[in-house]
Amino acid sequence: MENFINGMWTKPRSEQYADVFNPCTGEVIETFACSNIEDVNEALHVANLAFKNWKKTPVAQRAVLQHKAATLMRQNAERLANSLASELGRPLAGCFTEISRSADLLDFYAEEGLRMKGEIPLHNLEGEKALIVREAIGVVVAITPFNYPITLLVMKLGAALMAGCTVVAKPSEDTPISTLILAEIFMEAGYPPGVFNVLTGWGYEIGNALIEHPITAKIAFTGGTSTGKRIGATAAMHNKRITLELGGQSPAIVCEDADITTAVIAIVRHAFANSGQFCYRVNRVYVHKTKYQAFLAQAVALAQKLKLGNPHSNADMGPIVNQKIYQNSEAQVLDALEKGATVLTGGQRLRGEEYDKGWYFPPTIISDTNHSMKIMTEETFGPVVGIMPFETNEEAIALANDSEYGLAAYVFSEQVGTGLRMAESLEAGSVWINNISRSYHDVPFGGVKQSGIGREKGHYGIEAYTELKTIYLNY
Ligand SMILES: NC(=O)c1ccc[n+]([C@@H]2O[C@H](COP(=O)([O-])OP(=O)(O)OC[C@H]3O[C@@H](n4cnc5c(N)ncnc54)[C@H](O)[C@@H]3O)[C@@H](O)[C@H]2O)c1
Repeated sequence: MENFINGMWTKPRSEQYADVFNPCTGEVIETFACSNIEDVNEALHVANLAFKNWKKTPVAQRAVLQHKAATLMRQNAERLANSLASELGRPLAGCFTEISRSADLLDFYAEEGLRMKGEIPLHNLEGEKALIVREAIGVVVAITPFNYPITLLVMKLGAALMAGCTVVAKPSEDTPISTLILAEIFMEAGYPPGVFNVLTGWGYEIGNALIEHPITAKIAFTGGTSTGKRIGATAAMHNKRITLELGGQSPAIVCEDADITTAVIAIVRHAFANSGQFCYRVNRVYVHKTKYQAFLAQAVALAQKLKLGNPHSNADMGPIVNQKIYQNSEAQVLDALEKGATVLTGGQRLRGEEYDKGWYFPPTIISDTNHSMKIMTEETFGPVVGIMPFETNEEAIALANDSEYGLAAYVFSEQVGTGLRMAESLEAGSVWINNISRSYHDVPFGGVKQSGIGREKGHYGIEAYTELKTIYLNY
């Protein structure tokens, strides 16, 4: 597929394309354009030109277009979900969920954008007022990872467009197809050309050009912490605004008074969703010593019921997207085994006719863990969970916070006060108590420590694409 620039399919200057693979079969299913610096320049100029009018388009008109795009997404759900399933390998039902939730998020931002306000402070000075107005910041570069390509783009796109910004999106090399289809859908919704552009290519080749370009006003990035830190450093050198949604290593604490069944169901479902390729998934679990054995037994039994297979079968989990991501899970299991851990279920790549062509890694639960092991300290991005017992709540908090990451944390306790006190002590952008739901559209999402800078979603998500201006008015 070609780039989508200025409302048109556009050949890359290099005239080079790279393959997109189906992770279940290893087959080439599409190609993406390998853009170069000239393509970056063109896309940013086009977006900048479109910005001049888009920022003046009444916000109500922007909302109408955004609702239309959401409706068209739902109407095209089958096409989008199938393309997601083929490039990502996730079971189809989960792909439909991603599309419908992303459409809902567009609708949410369309409504929330209508409520954005400035301020007029009450100075009570005769003939003088200070007006605090919000202005769109300009052209936004949205760089997204492979694992939820539509949702993670819409988190940026829906907010930026409602704020009056225009967007150049750079999707992952693994899953660019669904993003290109989305651009076509937005065009059909009636967006002016140049408002939403998609440029594909290798991050390391065009990343710096996108970030450093004088036209780029903001970089909204979701991806790995090491990539994000490099982007953050380059952005800082050029004084660009940034939002960074980075890696996670999220802990769950199961207290002495927790309902074990509730905790097991929530944790197992969450830890293995999207084959563990999920930024705020549960990566490690601390269980009170009195509940430890019961928790292990129930968690293993539930994990073993999960079926692996291709997206069109009745599977709960698909393969891991590529060899590099797969190797991380394998290496972390080996590291834990070398340091004395026990694999209770899973732990090895699945083999057999159905599995040989994909990187299928089964749900893996590891006990006898400690913090010398990578599984307890480094992001896995695969279906592997480390579990260890604790004696006091203070110890559990200290273990949970013993991480460079701070994206999410989970607490299970029948005492609301205990759960709340723990939530206040946990170093994380979001804490769930007694359940693990998806993150809601109307509340902020983001990380602390090495998990990121800034917040997406809610009205905070839209404000992040605006700048405040103060106008002193004498009359
Ligand atoms: N915090 C969150 O909300 C969140 C959500 C999903 C995924 N993630 C993180 O994403 C990671 C997995 O995704 P991935 O493997 O696709 O991440 P990645 O960092 O490898 O790639 C993400 C994007 O960055 C681009 N990129 C790579 N090098 C670049 C450079 N030098 N300049 C600019 N762009 C560059 C890639 O092409 C891709 O589009 C995990 O670490 C996960 O935790 C975070």
